[in-house]
Amino acid sequence: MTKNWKITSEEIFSQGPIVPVLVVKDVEHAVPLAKALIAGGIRVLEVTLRTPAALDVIAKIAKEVPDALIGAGTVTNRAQLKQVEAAGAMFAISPGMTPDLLEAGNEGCIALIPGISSISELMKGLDHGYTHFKFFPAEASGGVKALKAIGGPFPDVAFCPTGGISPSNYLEYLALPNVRCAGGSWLVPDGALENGEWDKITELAKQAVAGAQ
Ligand SMILES: O=C(O)C(=O)C[C@H](O)[C@H](O)COP(=O)(O)O
Repeated sequence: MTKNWKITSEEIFSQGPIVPVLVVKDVEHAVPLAKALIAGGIRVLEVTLRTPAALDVIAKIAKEVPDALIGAGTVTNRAQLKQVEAAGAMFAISPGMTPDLLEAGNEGCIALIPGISSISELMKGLDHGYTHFKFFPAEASGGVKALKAIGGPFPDVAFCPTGGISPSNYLEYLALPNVRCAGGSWLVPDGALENGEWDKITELAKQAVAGAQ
C-alpha cells in the first residue's frame, strides 16, 4: 500500500534507539525541553496529547527546533490525527488502533504508528498496510518475552515498545531483532521538567543513548 507520508515510519524508527514520551503542561517548556533532549543525542520526540498545551507545544517545537523530529503521542482518532498534522507534527503515535484511525493514517501525510498489544490487533494493522507499531503497554503485555514470541510468525514487523520501560530494562528490549527503538517517560522526570532542570534532562538522555551503543 503506497502512503503519502513525508517521512516513513522506518525512517522515524531508525533515527535513534530512544523515544522520550513527553507530557508537557507549559508551552514555555517546549523549546528548552526539545533542545535539552537534542543536546543529549535524542532527535525523535513524542509529545503526548495529554495536556491542553500539547498542540501548541508541538507547533512551537516544529517551528523553533528544526533539528527535532517532532511527533504527537496519544493520538486516538481521526480528528486528533488531523489536528497534530496541522500543528506541524511529523508523525503520530497511538496507544492503540481503530479501523477509522488506520484508514485516516493511510489517507494522511504524516506517518501513523499504531499501538498493539495482541496478535489479532497486529494482524488488523498488517491488513491495513502497517508494518511498524508501538507495543503498549509493553511490560504489562508480556514485555521482552512477548516481543520475542511475536517475532516468530511476524519477523518483518518492527516495534517501539513503551509502557514500563526504564533504565533497568530498555537494553533487553533493544537487543531484540524486531525492536528498533524503545520509548518512555523515564527520560524526563516530572520534577525535572517543572523545575526547568535542562542539564539534568540532557544528562539522562546522554546516559540512555550511550548505554544503547
Ligand atoms: O500516551 C500515550 O500515547 C501512550 O501510549 C502511553 C505512553 O507511551 C506510556 O504511558 C509511557 O509509559 P511509561 O514510560 O511507563 O510512563
